[in-house]
Amino acid sequence: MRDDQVPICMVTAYSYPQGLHADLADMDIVLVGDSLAMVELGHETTQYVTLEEMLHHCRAVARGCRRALLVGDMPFGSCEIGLSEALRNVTRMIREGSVQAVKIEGGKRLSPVIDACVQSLGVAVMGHIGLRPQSVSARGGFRPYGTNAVEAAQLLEDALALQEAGAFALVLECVPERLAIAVTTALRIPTIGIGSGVGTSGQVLVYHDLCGMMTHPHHAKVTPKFCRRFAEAGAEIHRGLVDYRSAVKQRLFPSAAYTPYQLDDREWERFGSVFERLTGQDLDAATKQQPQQLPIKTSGSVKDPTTDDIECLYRN
Ligand SMILES: Nc1nc(=O)c2c([nH]1)NC[C@@H]1CN(c3ccc(C(=O)N[C@@H](CCC(=O)O)C(=O)O)cc3)CN21
Ligand SMILES: CC(C)C(=O)C(=O)O
Ligand SMILES: [Mg+2]
Repeated sequence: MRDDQVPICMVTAYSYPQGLHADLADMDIVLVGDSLAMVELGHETTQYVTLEEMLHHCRAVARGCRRALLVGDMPFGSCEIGLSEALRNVTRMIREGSVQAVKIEGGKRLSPVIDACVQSLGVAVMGHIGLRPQSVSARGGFRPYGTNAVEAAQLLEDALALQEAGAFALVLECVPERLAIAVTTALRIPTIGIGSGVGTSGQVLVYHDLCGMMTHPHHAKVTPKFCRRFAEAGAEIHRGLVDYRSAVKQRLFPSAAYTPYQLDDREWERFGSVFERLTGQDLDAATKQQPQQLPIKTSGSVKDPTTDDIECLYRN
């Protein structure tokens, strides 16, 4: 990528509000990543998310994402079993997931699939090489890729094959910076880096990582060290929930400003006669105490009103 070119900016999203936020922030590309499995569904790896789940979340993101290019990740196993199965699954992502392009993880072995998607279906495909989270089992962890000459050569070979197969862009995940630059230079299509330095044609980060939503110690081993936090949304959400709980426990919420609905005196009086008949209590006497002094009821002894009780109000 040349110095006078402006990098592509991509972010993941998994829900309607996240799609909307990404779009309003003027992202070039929004990716419904299979990282969904880890950051939204709580799985250990991305291998556990299904095509059905991806479709469900893609549709939600699509409702919020009006301008950015929307790309959907093909999940583990959806493109590897056979060409016809891959084409069927890609078709479903476009038709039922409402995405405009798909991303397929894999090296040059997958070039026939990418070629068929682009040539037969006419679907735009983004490739994804380097660290491939769907191959975590074979690699024995989320290991960076291309840290020796053999892997570096393999990466370049994969990149060129995927470009030949018709991929419109390539994600380079966890690749040493100088290798990412070399691969970018060798290609006609843009590269989008994650954990691969500043020399790629663009960058991508996981929404939760950049917004600071993966800060609990529980998340430590799945939040890579290349993820800069551009916000502290997790801390802010925690603060809000703690404050809400405390306001409820102290009866500071809801105050009058958040208690908008009225029952006027005339209707109240008519209700009073039903109340007395059903409970044997005088309505004003029963409710004149301050709410703070009302006993906290744990089991209901009051009868539910019947349809007749409610209808009688409107016959009076
Ligand atoms: N929240 C989140 N952010 C991501 O960027 C992300 C996911 N989840 N899930 C899917 C993949 C997995 N990713 C990861 C996860 C961990 C490392 C990481 O910490 N790697 C260590 C080596 C770990 C090992 O050797 O086992 C490193 O030093 O790079 C890198 C990328 C990137 N992707
Ligand atoms: C990190 C990006 C490239 C991804 O594939 C995902 O979020 O699933
Ligand atoms: Mg992915």
